[in-house]
Amino acid sequence: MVSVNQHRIPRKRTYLMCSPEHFAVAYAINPWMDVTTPVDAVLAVKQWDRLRETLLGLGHDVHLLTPEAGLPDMVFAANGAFVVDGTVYGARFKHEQRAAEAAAHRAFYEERGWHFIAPNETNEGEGDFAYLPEAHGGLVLAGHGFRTELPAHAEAQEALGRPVVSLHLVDPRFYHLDVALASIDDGNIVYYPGAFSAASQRVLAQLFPDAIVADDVDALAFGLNLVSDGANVVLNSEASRLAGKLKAAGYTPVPVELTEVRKGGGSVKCCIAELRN
Ligand SMILES: CN(C)C(=N)NCCC[C@H](N)C(=O)O
Repeated sequence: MVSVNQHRIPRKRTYLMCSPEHFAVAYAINPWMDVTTPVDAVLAVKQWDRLRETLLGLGHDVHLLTPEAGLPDMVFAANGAFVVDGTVYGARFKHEQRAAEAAAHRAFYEERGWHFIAPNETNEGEGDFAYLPEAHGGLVLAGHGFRTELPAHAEAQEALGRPVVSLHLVDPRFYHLDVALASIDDGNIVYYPGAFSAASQRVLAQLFPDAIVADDVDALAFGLNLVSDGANVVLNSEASRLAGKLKAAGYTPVPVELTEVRKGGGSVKCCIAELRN
């Protein structure tokens, strides 16, 4: 049980983001996307800027990936790779519309001398992988069911040298792991059980007995698509009940508005990749 007055300690992070300069809902590859819904392009950039400033204000470093015309989902920088302790496991997107984003991410890492491992298997980076350095000696949680394919979990384990726990996503609204589960510090998570198969729910309950459990309302408001530095939790402002639960557990919720990129089926976490050196 988490004590109410627990003092949480933030750890400085390095993030990667990509401006929504070319963001649009130009196709529909997840249940949240509707090409007839208008997007306010100016507001999208303003909200994304505020998110970037929020991270900087919390003392983190933010690197920028150059957005490319014709790749409207590039703002979802979390999907381009998965980085653990200096090794980058590259993405291979499921949908043709996003396939070219992988090369932009690869170039970013290779130009800066990161150890980049090209994937053979379909996987969408941090969209379906989460890393908890202090859980069970360093654990990767990995989703499959909609985007990342199961063989990618074994490939990631070989690439990164960390045990990978496969979790089966069963609800198409939670098509990536990072809409259903997030690390809130180096050893604990918050998640929405209903997004997972019954067996995966049991696995999560066994591995994380102190996890914070979110309800369907907060999960559907993209509340779990959050970024935490171990103390400050940046999350979608619509997930107010989850914010209350996090506060009660000693974290500081930092709500942000991301109404425009949400129309593409993503929120805070999708816009932010963590560069773990
Ligand atoms: C929170 N999620 C699911 C993400 N990690 N990424 C958002 C990707 C959105 C994009 N339109 C797509 O459908 O791929």
